[in-house]
Order: sequence, then structure tokens, then C-alpha cells
Amino acid sequence: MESQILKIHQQLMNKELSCTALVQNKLDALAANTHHTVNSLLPDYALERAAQVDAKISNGEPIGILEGIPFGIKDVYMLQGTYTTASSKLLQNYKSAYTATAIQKLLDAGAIPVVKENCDSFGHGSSSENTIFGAVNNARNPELVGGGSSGGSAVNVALGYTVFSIGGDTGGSIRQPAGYNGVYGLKPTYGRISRYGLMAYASSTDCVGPIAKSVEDIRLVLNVMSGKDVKDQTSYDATEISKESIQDTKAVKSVGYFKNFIDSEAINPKIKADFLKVVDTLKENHIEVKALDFFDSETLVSTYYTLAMAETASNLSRLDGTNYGNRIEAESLKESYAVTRSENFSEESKRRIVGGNQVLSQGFSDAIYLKGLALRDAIANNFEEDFKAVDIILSPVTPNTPPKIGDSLKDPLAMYLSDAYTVGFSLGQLPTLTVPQGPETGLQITAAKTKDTLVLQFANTLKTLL
Ligand SMILES: NC(=O)C[C@H](N)C(=O)O
Repeated sequence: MESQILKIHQQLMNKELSCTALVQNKLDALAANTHHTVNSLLPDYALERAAQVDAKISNGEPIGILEGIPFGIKDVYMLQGTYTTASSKLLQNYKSAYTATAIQKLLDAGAIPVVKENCDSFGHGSSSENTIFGAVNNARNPELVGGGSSGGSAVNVALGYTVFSIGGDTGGSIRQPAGYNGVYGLKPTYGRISRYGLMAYASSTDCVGPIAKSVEDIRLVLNVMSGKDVKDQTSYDATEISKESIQDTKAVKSVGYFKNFIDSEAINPKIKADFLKVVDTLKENHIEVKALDFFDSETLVSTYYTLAMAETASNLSRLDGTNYGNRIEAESLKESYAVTRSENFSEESKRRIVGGNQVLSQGFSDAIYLKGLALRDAIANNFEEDFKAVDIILSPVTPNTPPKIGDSLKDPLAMYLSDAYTVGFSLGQLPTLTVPQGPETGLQITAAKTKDTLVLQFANTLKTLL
């Protein structure tokens, strides 16, 4: 698939398409969609901006590459004056008081937000069923889940309702729905894009990233959003990734994969067979492929969920109805906190808050939380060693195909285990990209920290080989 952004840019410049018509068309398609991708539409916001772009073009003024391009925003990002619900009952009526840095950068580049997108509430989930806006349906088969937590964003891109969408990825939330719906989704190196204005889930792995239909579109959007922000001390300055730098399809000489991922009993046989075919293709094309040892799925998933639950319990403690959220009055203030939280958080969020507080509580934290931190360091060290031996690590995005709507809600543990291939890279804070491959899941390309360029480069290599 070629760059949608460049194609639309040309059409706008050549006056084959007006920006107002383009934006109206996306708004209409989103309003009519039956996949439950929309939490709120932004018609006034979007059409006013579209008219400005049209005026510029008719005056013969040049426009930037992203100017006039309609995009979607996962409903966990602040955009001043718009609802930011995190798909939760608690924040159902909350309006953002300010705009997230990443979103502001896109606005400054002229891109036009048209929709706040459905997702798992507070990012808690892998199916986009944990939401008050209705389960998101898969773009290819509506009986299956859209994936999560950025399900609405991936489905909107796959169905062409947005040109690109901004998801959020803590343990796979961009990559997994991208894989389930056959589009590209990037979790950049942790810190490459500021988290300021992203509703915090697990701050040590939360990442902002784009979902789109081509590598080029991922690059264009990534460049705009990247860079140090004084409002996020974990952000860093990243050099722009040029178009030329990702064209070198011979840059990657060696690729590793985790033996235990592919030999696992839990992997779907078709996903395994397809993956091994890719390995053969790489070898035939003189790319060295190494089978690597790695932590087992249970260790990866339990380390991730131990830390993610602890962090979310802490981050969400501020949501007690005092400053934010649907407050429920009661006899005493303490009781009001309790009722507000128990009535307004979903079952899945409560499971995580209770689990997280347990992990952090006195008497448990040494045995559980500190062990989680130690394992995270061990996982990061393992990656450091791996990247001395290989340029890229390749894996399927998930061991399984998208489940039927309803199944993940019945079995949360199975849902957590389905994150087995994504969470390790999150704990390592590595750049990792989903590329579409086959109808089941996708391929995940990962490089060492800050080597986001290499990830995009290899995605282009795969395009020429597969
Ligand atoms: N938020 C994410 O990255 C998705 C992951 N399945 C989680 O629930 O933590």
C-alpha cells in the first residue's frame, strides 16, 4: 500500500478534492459505521479547519504534507474542549482542559482530528470490549474483536474512516489491534514522543504511536510527534527519520527470533507455519537468521501485569470524583470516594486496581513488586545481549488469532496470556512495529532502543521480500 497521506496531499494541491468534502466524507462514514469505533465526533472542530485549508489552496498558498489530513485520536488523549472519556463511565462527561503535546504537534502541522476513538477503558484490555461505547468489531470479520486497547483506532484506519490514527501502547495496545486488522502500528522507543496529555496507565511503558496503512505514513506522523518536551522528563530529542534513510533494504544483515515463542504449545499452527515461511524467505535472501533464547510467556506476562497493575493503581488513585469524574454523593467523603469508584470503574479496571494495590502494599511489595522490577531489568539485559548478535528481532504479534466477541470477557487470564509476544518489548522500552501479514495476526519488527529507523527500514525490506 502506498502512502495515503501523500496521495491525498497531491489531490488537495491539484484541487481534485476539497478538504471540506474530504473531512465531511470521513465524518459521515464514521457516523454511519457499525463497528463501534466512535466515542465522539468533532464536526465543528474539523470543518472549521478544513475550510481554512481550502481557503489557503484557493489562494495558491502552499500547504504542508499533513495539512488537511483527517485523523483519529484514541479517547485517552487530551484535546482541549473535547470529551476525553477513556471509554469509562467515570469520565463519561469529562472535557479536556488542555491538549496533549503529541496532538498539539499534529495540529500545528495542520492535520485535522475528526474523531475520539473507542478503546478499552483506561487501556485495560486486549479486545476493546471493556468500554461503555460497545465492543469494537474487527474490520475483517465483525464477529471477532477489534483488538485492544486501541481497537477503534486500528479499525478506523483499516476501514478508511481515518487516514491515520493515534493509538497508545503500554503492553501491545497499538501493535496487537494493528495486527488483528491488517494495518501498520508503531510503538516507538519509550520517550521518543512526549506522554504529556496521554491519560496515564502504566507510566514506565506508556507510549504514543501512529497507526496507518503504509510505512511512509507511519514515518511522516512519527516525525511530527517526536522530540523532547519539558513537560515529560522521560522524553528525548530524536533526529528526524528521512525518507531516504528507510529505503536501504539491505541495511539489516541479521534477524533473530525467539525459539520458545515459535515452539510454544499455545501458538496457532497457521501463525507458526506462516512465520517459519518468512524465516525461510529471509534465509533464501541471504539474511542471517538466529534462533534466540528468551523468557517464557508466563514470566513475561506476569512481570508486565505485576508492574502495569501497580502503576495503574497508583495513577488512577486520583480519580475519586473530587477533581475529575462522575461523583456520587454519600454520607461521608470517604464513602463518596468508595461508591464513586466502585460504581464507575469497570470490572476489569477494578481487578487491576485491587491487584495493583496488593502488589504495592506493605508485606507484599518486596516479594512481588521488587521482584517484578528485577525481572524487568533482567529482560532488558537479555535484549541488550541479543542486539549484540542481531540487528532485528522478528516475531508474530500474537500467538492467537482474534477471539470471538465475548470470549475475552469470560476468561481474563487467557486474555492476559494473549499478550505474551508484545509485553516483553514494552518492558524493554524498545521500538517495535506491526506490519500486516496474512489474515491472522501480523509480524512484529523490533530493534534496539532508539533505533526506530532500522525498524522502518526492515519493514520496507519485508515489503520487497514477502
Ligand atoms: N494497554 C495495553 O497496552 C494493552 C494490554 N493488553 C493491557 O491491558 O495492558
